[in-house]
Amino acid sequence: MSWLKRRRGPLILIGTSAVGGAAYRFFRPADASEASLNPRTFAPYTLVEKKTVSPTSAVFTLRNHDGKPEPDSVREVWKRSVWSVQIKQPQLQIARAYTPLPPTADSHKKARHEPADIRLLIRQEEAGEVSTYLHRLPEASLIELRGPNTELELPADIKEVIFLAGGTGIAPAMQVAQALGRRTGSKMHILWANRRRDECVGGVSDGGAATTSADSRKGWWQSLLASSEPAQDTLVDGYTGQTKGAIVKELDALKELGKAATRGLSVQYYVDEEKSFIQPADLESRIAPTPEEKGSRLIMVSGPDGFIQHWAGKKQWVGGRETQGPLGGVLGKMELGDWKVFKL
Ligand SMILES: Cc1cc2nc3c(=O)[nH]c(=O)nc-3n(C[C@H](O)[C@H](O)[C@H](O)COP(=O)(O)OP(=O)(O)OC[C@H]3O[C@@H](n4cnc5c(N)ncnc54)[C@H](O)[C@@H]3O)c2cc1C
Repeated sequence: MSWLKRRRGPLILIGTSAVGGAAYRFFRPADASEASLNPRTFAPYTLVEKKTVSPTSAVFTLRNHDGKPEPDSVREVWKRSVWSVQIKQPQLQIARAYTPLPPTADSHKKARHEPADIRLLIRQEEAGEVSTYLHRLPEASLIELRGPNTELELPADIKEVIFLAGGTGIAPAMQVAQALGRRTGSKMHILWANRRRDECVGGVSDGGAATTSADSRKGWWQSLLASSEPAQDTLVDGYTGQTKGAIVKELDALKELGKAATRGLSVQYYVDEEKSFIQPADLESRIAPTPEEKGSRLIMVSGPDGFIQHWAGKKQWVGGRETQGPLGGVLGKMELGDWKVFKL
């Protein structure tokens, strides 16, 4: 999956996949007998809360409309997968994929028979069909979902993950963090890049400010431009304000969750408008070989197409399916040892 696909032409046919894997035609109506979340038909959910978390994003809490509890399939994917659901835009009969956020401490306390909640961090894309539709919906609206769809199954022997997240690409990083929170001895580093501070207010990098020398301060988006502007000299270190944004707070909670059993979760925040960008050196220090340790090590990259392309090269379409494509970009030029790269 690439996070967001830009269309090159106008919307052609209702439901035609102008956005590759993220759009689908709907031949089957929702089946009332399958009111639980399932991958075949759309199940009805009620929008119980829409909480604005930044000028462009909100966390949507959806509750199963018929009071069905979380199906076993969902309990399973939480343990070992990066997964998504699809939401239908009923007028256009198109759907897009969204990545459920891990349950909060409150929802952990829910009994097995209580109606299932799904929380989604959704960014409103400018002129985006489904995200704009969703952001305009009032609370108590009905939303149809299907899933779960597994995007990646974590290897059973996973030891360490470095997750490069751009924007809402933080949602799958949070899924991985909660899954690794159950794996004794595991370790995870999230490097989260946003264009603006208001996407991650109050986020302070573990171990100090996530910035390097002025010369190397370039964003992934600048590497896509023919003539990139020179990096400016002003450097604003990690935000030190008191208020914390909702997602920053959830990342803090995830750090606590895995504290006892794991070797920890660290988060580095990077903000383009503060001239702080993820640098290869930030990865090099974390991929230093540790030969005595057995187990898989994964670098995951998730975010807008340009972000994935910059770090790991383009994904490719083969036989109608999106595939990983060759490793390219910055990671393709680095000495990665036994680290494997996965583009989400
Ligand atoms: C597995 C997976 C998980 C995802 N999880 C999340 C998530 O948790 N949160 C999240 O916010 N997103 C997520 N996404 C992205 C999401 O699926 C949608 O792609 C996103 O919401 C945009 O969809 P849209 O219908 O609003 O925009 P679209 O209508 O698809 O438009 C996308 C962009 O293209 C531009 N565009 C549209 N038409 C044209 C045109 N004719 N010419 C030029 N440009 C055009 C739009 O302005 C917009 O910027 C995920 C994607 C995948 C594949």
